[in-house]
Amino acid sequence: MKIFEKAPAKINLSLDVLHKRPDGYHEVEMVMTMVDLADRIEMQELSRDTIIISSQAGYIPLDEKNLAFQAARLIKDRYDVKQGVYIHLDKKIPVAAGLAGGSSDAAATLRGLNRLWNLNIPMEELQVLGAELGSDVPFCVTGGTAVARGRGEKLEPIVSPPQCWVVLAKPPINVSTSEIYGKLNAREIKNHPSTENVMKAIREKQFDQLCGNLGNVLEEVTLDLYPEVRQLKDCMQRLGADGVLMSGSGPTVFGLVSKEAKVPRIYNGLRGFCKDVYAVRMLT
Ligand SMILES: C[C@@](CO)(OP(=O)(O)O)[C@H](O)COP(=O)(O)OP(=O)(O)OC[C@H]1O[C@@H](n2ccc(N)nc2=O)[C@H](O)[C@@H]1O
Ligand SMILES: Nc1ncnc2c1ncn2[C@@H]1O[C@H](COP(=O)(O)OP(=O)(O)O)[C@@H](O)[C@H]1O
Repeated sequence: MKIFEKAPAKINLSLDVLHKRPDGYHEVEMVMTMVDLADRIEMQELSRDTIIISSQAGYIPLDEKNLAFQAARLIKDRYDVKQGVYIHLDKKIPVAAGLAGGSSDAAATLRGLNRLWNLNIPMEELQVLGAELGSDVPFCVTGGTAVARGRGEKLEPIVSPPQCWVVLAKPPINVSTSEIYGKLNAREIKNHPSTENVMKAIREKQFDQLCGNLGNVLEEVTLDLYPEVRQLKDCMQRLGADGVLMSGSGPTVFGLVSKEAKVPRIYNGLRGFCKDVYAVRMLT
């Protein structure tokens, strides 16, 4: 049997860091949602007890370093599954972009193998498993819109943001999440975003309020290290996006746009600046 799962990209509408924890992770408070840019994961049963990964993308690991491989191995070990699986990753989400592409692939693999092997694992249990693979994986298991706390695994689902266009642009640089968190001094953060205001704007479907309250404390680090990310933000603002923010640890910058008529100008303007530009809808 062969099945398919969609693995959408996430954006952080707000990202606050409260403090650094004794285990080395950072205590976060983030409002996260999914956008309509997705990898497509194909999973096919194998009678042989093995996990095989392939992808059209030449720039991701295809061995045990791949997060989909790790998800499959985890589920096989934990539920004592003797069958194997062939997993093909049709990558559309740019890699190491702050869009959780690898995490979403891992989450989609957990959901898919749960179906393929009739394991009937409840979603909450899949989220707990996902947390072993990465901080963003539990959110990606269920998707939607949520406030994530802890190191990202404590989730409070909330209603969807007001519908709008999301223009994403990734400059041609690779950013390491652990390096960015490592360079953040949690005691000296200058501007904490208000998670409460972002939640209120979403609850009341106030698009302008949402745009006015976007905030990400990791920008302080990434924008200093990579001036091209700041230039990209300025460029998106100049082109008329209603709200502009870096997603996660970067380097992708997203712009929220309410009027469809404004999207082509922003998209075309950014294409002059970098190759990886996408105009997508917020997933509701
Ligand atoms: C910044 C965020 C925002 O959504 O996303 P990305 O930019 O990666 O997409 C996440 O917090 C990233 O989540 P994820 O990429 O799953 O992180 P993990 O694999 O768990 O951790 C990678 C490294 O980041 C640091 N880390 C991660 C999460 C956290 N709450 N505190 C941390 O300090 C740790 O140094 C860890 O070794
Ligand atoms: N299935 C996968 N897709 C993308 N990257 C993967 C995957 N599995 C492992 N990786 C590795 O994970 C790292 C982070 O990738 P990704 O999840 O795309 O970024 P981010 O955490 O910034 O959103 C990359 O270094 C990449 O090599």
